[in-house]
Amino acid sequence: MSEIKRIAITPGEPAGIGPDLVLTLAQHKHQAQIIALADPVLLAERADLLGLSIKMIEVDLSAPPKIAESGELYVMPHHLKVPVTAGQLDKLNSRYVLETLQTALEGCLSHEFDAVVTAPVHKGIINDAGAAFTGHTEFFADGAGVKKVVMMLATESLKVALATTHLPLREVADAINRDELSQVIEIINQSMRQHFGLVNPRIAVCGLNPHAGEDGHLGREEVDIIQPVIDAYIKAGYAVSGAWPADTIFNQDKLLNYDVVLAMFHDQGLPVLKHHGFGKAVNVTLGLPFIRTSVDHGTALDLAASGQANPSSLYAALSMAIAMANTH
Ligand SMILES: NC(=O)c1ccc[n+]([C@@H]2O[C@H](COP(=O)([O-])OP(=O)(O)OC[C@H]3O[C@@H](n4cnc5c(N)ncnc54)[C@H](O)[C@@H]3O)[C@@H](O)[C@H]2O)c1
Ligand SMILES: N[C@H](C(=O)O)[C@H](O)COP(=O)(O)O
Repeated sequence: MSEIKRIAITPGEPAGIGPDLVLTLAQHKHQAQIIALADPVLLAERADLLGLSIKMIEVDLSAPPKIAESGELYVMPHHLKVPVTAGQLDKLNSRYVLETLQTALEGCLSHEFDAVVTAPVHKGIINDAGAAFTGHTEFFADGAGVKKVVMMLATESLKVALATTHLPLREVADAINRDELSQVIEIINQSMRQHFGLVNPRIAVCGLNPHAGEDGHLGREEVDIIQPVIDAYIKAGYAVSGAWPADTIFNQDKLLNYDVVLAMFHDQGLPVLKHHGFGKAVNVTLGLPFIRTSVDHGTALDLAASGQANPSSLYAALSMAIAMANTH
């Protein structure tokens, strides 16, 4: 494989800050060929609004990968269905968003791309357009034919993985069973070894219920499901521990003992992670047959075309994708 990696980047919701962030990223040179899967007209219009200068180059995937200079951006054109006003969602463009994700998926599966980095999409408007869509994580897992993947958000000092992803809270407890939880622990363990240089990652597993179920008096998921899985992995030599009460496992002194905290559901783990490092965290999907990283924030419609969007998380997501691609 070529020394210069090819990284696809999807700007996501066209009315949000994704296009702004991709244009900001392109003001600098990166150690890979970055290819935006986007409408060049949208990018040119947004660059004008932001006062950024950009030279777009239509990518030729049959040519060897080349690193763009500062102010240049390789683009694989996709076309908006209707013109975009920054900050205003239009469900007619949801198909465009999904087309960019589909190209990224296919390009990663065929190894044309070494990784994909995604900027935020708006899940609601895609559903309003009639497509069942809960997130990139599930979209890429389904598209790759993978039954189980793990969403993990990471900063330099904290990694939080989720046992369940975008599920209504009412469905969370039913989604946690021994088989699923075992798969999650296997994926985290394997990914930490392969991509993060951790030989036997220390995984702190949260309980589901308050105080990890208080010995079965506040819910039985810990006793019946979570603890038996943890015990089996401890017996097998994994550095897994728990079930820890989620309200205390995130205390700073406790976190020193672990590499990854495994939360049982989205809003058990992510508020802590985002409080700790919003704007500099990376969302990485573990267990896919390709590398996918993303930002830690949403579409921020209020900031589109304002020049106020912080690009740090996209930079961090790109850096992680390049590092993972180079060690793959
Ligand atoms: N990776 C993704 O695709 C992703 C991630 C999270 C949320 N979302 C989606 O985004 C949409 C909006 O979600 P939300 O409003 O809950 O969260 P949001 O992250 O878009 O916004 C929350 C707050 O953070 C601010 N903010 C977000 N990103 C910022 C940045 N880069 N710089 C400065 N400020 C920033 C926003 O202005 C807002 O005040 C939803 O549809 C959600 O599903 C997508
Ligand atoms: N759960 C993510 C977050 O809160 O940051 C976000 O919704 C993105 O999920 P996908 O990467 O699956 O789109």
